Amino acid sequence: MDLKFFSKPPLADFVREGLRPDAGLIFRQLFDTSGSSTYTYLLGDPVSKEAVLIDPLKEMVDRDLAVVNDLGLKLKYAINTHCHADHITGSGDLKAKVTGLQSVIAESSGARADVHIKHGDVISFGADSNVINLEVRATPGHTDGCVSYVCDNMVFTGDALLIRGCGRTDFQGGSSEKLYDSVRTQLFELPDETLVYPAHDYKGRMVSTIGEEKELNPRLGLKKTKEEFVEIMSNLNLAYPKKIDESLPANLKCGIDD
Ligand SMILES: N[C@@H](CCC(=O)N[C@@H](CSS)C(=O)NCC(=O)O)C(=O)O
Repeated sequence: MDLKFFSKPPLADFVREGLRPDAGLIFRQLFDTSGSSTYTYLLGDPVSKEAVLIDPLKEMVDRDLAVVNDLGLKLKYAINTHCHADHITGSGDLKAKVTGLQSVIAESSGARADVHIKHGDVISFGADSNVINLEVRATPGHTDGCVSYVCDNMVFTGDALLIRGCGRTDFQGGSSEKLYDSVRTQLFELPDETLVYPAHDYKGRMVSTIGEEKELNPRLGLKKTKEEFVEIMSNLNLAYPKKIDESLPANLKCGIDD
């Protein structure tokens, strides 16, 4: 059996050895089956019950809040990896429904939010005895305002790095050259066993690792040069996302139609 891609169990609640041996992290991966194939991630601290959602969708806010309530969690942040073009963010509706919740997005996205983050910032939540940190890494290329969030042995890559793929670069200030550099310098520098949680998967896959993507990603794995990547991306010929015209303006305003 080839064990090179074996890593710690990715799902369920797990205790991170050495960091918080008596606590851990509540983790849920939620999938939008209504068309966008988007993953929303719920991360929570079992001690204080503070929690965050990464990339919530407007249509799925009630689903997300049901999970949050079932688990007795209190949402602190609705965090976006970027200004999405294929669906409307749930940040605005969550703010309306959850007192004190703050929306988060990169300053470079140009979108409205309560908290604007940039490369090197750290978003923290949880109890003093169990602080959970999300380190912000700028990963532009799919859009200029894309960031990824590193949390222990996981990275939430948005549309920068997908499983065996990557985000398209043909609109919203996209740049194949920038995306190649982002993935190579910000994501492929993480340990090989780091779990990759993307914002989408269109083939039913849920998680990958940095080591797998370095070896097996057909667009920008280590075997591909930047020139080859740029050529691949310029020949994708993808149709525009069906909801782009409503999503982009709404997401610039935190998903609120005012
Ligand atoms: N069919 C979908 C849009 C599919 C799409 O373009 N996905 C984007 C991410 S959302 S902007 C993408 O980057 N895809 C890369 C790829 O290789 O598929 C719709 O109509 O919404």
